[in-house]
Amino acid sequence: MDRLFLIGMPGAGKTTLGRALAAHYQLPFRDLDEELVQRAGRSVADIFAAEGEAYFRQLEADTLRAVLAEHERLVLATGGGTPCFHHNMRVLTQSGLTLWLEVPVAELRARLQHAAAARPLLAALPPGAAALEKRLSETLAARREFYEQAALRCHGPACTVEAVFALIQRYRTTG
Ligand SMILES: Nc1ncnc2c1ncn2[C@@H]1O[C@H](COP(=O)(O)OP(=O)(O)OP(=O)(O)O)[C@@H](O)[C@H]1O
Ligand SMILES: O=C(O)C1=C[C@@H](O)[C@@H](O)[C@H](O)C1
Ligand SMILES: [Mg+2]
Repeated sequence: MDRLFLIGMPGAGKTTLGRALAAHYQLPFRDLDEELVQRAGRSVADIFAAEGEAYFRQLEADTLRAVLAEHERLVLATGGGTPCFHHNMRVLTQSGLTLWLEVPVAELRARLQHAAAARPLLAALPPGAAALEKRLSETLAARREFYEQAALRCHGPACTVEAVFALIQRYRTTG
C-alpha cells in the first residue's frame, strides 16, 4: 500500500488518524486543505467568502491532482467534501486505497460544536446542538453515495488508530 486516502465528514478524524497512519507506515503525510491553503496563500474561509464554493471546489480538484502527481507514496487526509466534486472519488479509488471514516453524526457534532463557526459550511447556523446536528445529517445524506465508494470503511466512534491498523492489515492479507 503506497497511497492511502482518508475520506469522511468534517471532524471524522481524517487529519488525526492520517498523521498516525503515515508515521506507522513510514509514508509522507499531506492534508489536502493545508496543501490548498498553502498554494492559494489564503484560508479556506477566505476563499469561500470571497470567491464562493464553486471556485473552492475547482481549486480543491486541481490541488488533489497536483498532490497525486507529486507523490507516488503518501497518506492523504482529504477535505470533507472532496469525494463529491469533479470526479474526485473516481480519481481517488483509481490512485490508491480509500478509507471512509464513518463516524456517527452525534459524535461529529460533539467534536465540532466549538469549532463550527470557523467552517464555511457549518457557520451561520442558529445556536445550539440541534441545528448543527441537522446540518451534519443533511450533509452526510447528500455525501453518502460518494463516501460509500471507498474500498474500506471504519464504523462508529471506535474508529481509533488501532482499529484502522487492524482493518488495513486484514485488507492486505485477505485482499
Ligand atoms: N478517534 C477519535 N476519538 C475521539 N476524538 C477524535 C478522534 N479522532 C479525532 N478526534 C478529535 O476530533 C476532532 C476532529 O479531528 P480531525 O481534525 O482529525 O478531523 P478531520 O476529519 O480532519 O476534520 P476536518 O479536516 O474537517 O477539520 C479533533 O478535535 C480530534 O482531536
Ligand atoms: O465538508 C466540506 O465541504 C469541507 C470540509 C473542509 O475539510 C474544507 O475542505 C472545507 O471547509 C469544506
Ligand atoms: Mg482535517
